[in-house]
Amino acid sequence: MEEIGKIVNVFGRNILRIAVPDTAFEKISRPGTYVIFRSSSGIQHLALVTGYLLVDELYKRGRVLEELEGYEDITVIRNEVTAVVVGYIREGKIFKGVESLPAPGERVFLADPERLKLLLSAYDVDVGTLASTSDVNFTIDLNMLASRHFAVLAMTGSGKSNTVAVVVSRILEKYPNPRIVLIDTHSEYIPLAKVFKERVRVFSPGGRLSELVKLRYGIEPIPLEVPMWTLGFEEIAELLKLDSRATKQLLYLREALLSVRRERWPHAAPDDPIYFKARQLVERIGSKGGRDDSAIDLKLKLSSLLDDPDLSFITSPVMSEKIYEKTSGAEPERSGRAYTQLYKSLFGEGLNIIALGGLPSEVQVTTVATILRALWRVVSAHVQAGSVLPTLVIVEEAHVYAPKDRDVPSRQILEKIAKEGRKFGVGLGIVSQRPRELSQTLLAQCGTLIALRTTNPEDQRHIMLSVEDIIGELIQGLASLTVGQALISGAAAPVPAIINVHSFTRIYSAELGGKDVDWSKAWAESPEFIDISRLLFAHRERSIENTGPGEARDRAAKLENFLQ
Ligand SMILES: Nc1ncnc2c1ncn2[C@@H]1O[C@H](COP(=O)(O)OP(=O)(O)OP(=O)(O)O)[C@@H](O)[C@H]1O
Repeated sequence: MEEIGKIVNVFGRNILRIAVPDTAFEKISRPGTYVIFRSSSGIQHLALVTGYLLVDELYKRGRVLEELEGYEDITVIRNEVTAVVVGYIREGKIFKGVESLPAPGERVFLADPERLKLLLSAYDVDVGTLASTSDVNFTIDLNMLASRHFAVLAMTGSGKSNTVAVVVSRILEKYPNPRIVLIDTHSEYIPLAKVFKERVRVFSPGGRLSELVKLRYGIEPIPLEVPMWTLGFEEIAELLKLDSRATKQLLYLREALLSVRRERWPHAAPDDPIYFKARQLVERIGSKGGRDDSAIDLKLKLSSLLDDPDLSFITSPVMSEKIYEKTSGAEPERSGRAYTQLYKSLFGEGLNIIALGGLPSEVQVTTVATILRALWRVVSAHVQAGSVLPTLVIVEEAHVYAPKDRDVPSRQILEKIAKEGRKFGVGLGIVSQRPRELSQTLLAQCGTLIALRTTNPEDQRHIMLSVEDIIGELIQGLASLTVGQALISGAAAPVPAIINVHSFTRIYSAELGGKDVDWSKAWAESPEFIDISRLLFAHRERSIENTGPGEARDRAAKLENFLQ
């Protein structure tokens, strides 16, 4: 191993200042360099270089040090680096923490690539290569990644989606039966279906949004249906944009909801998924005497939801209607069986992409809350029955679904998964470009952090909330990372590291949806207008009955085939 300097100070138990002669400086100047030294008890420790102190004054001090006994071999000392001890090596394996105190005066060596490969390249998911040594692959532990949750945070355009696509692809490559649900807010992960074929299912609301997916990616999505009767009270209120000040309207809504649900099952609570038709809910508003402006306003709001063809996957779903009709038995079991049949299709083996691009954010929030609540019901039922259904949920644009200062229904279920998911076998991955707007509860529950380039100090401060103490020092360095470079630390990482995340495009020869527009190329070629007329209007299909043998019927057949 190559010697690069000596420890001159130890702060606390794990922060080192290392004096480095000029000749060795360039060897440790790359971000994320590891050095090795022996601690006071002789155990080898690994430290990550976190900062450089290059001041003229040090040159003078270096000359003084030269004259001291034990430092003769350091000729000219100009540079100091700070390093954080990240782990110790025992029987060829790396363990996190400090086994015994580092001692000033100890010699420090550059960690050689062969040794790093043995320590860092043998875990489950190969996400990238060390930024300091490109021939060392950095791998992470799947169990820790999924069970302790993870966050991918960074400013826009810095490589979050690429990172998620690489992690998911590596899992699909390595494991025959993973179960991943990806909330794809901008419908940008759909190209994964081209790479992994039938192991990936893309779900998207029918009509215009499905058309767009087909047009853009050449992939026919499976119709997504989230019937209104499967929504809880708060989800419907969110859909109607009723905030907590609209007390009267909330009251009328709750009353109407209970009334339509209790018509089928007298013990129903407002959140119980007991079947009703959305139309019945409108009719029932104000039926108990409320005929004032609030009731009229609420009726109007609900009616306009029913009139919006883009929302027919909630207000007039075709297939779920059929499923309910075909389900026999008394309530509440009948609704329960229909509910399970409908939602379990979203949680099948492989990757399930819920493509929500193009929907307004309150609809996305409602849809995600309902789907995740269904997932929670399914997995907790498995646990109660003594089994588990390990499922990893990844949520893109997590600040939309779990904002810091707004109580939306998806935030409640996401926080529940973050807090209790480990016991139920539900792992959570959150992805966000606005860490400062994200629920702190959620952030604090993420055991693994993958942080890419982030320049906003407020975002950096929030990212600090989810990291181990030892890498706090590195957070400021996030501004100097390049696109695709990430700081990775926490439960799933063998040690904190700065890595170059693999490029999804390079490995799989496929482009993700959110890639940057190549302006110079586009403006050099003069792209043509495409015919957008059929995308301007949402399809007017309302239900299977009044569309005849048209598109609704095809759609129903498609979903039915899939469900069988
Ligand atoms: N590791 C990487 N290697 C090479 N190119 C990369 C890497 N990561 C990202 N890129 C490129 O950088 C661009 C932005 O990446 P990406 O879409 O993943 O960023 P993002 O942070 O998800 O952005 P947004 O917040 O806008 O969704 C893309 O064109 C992508 O191909």
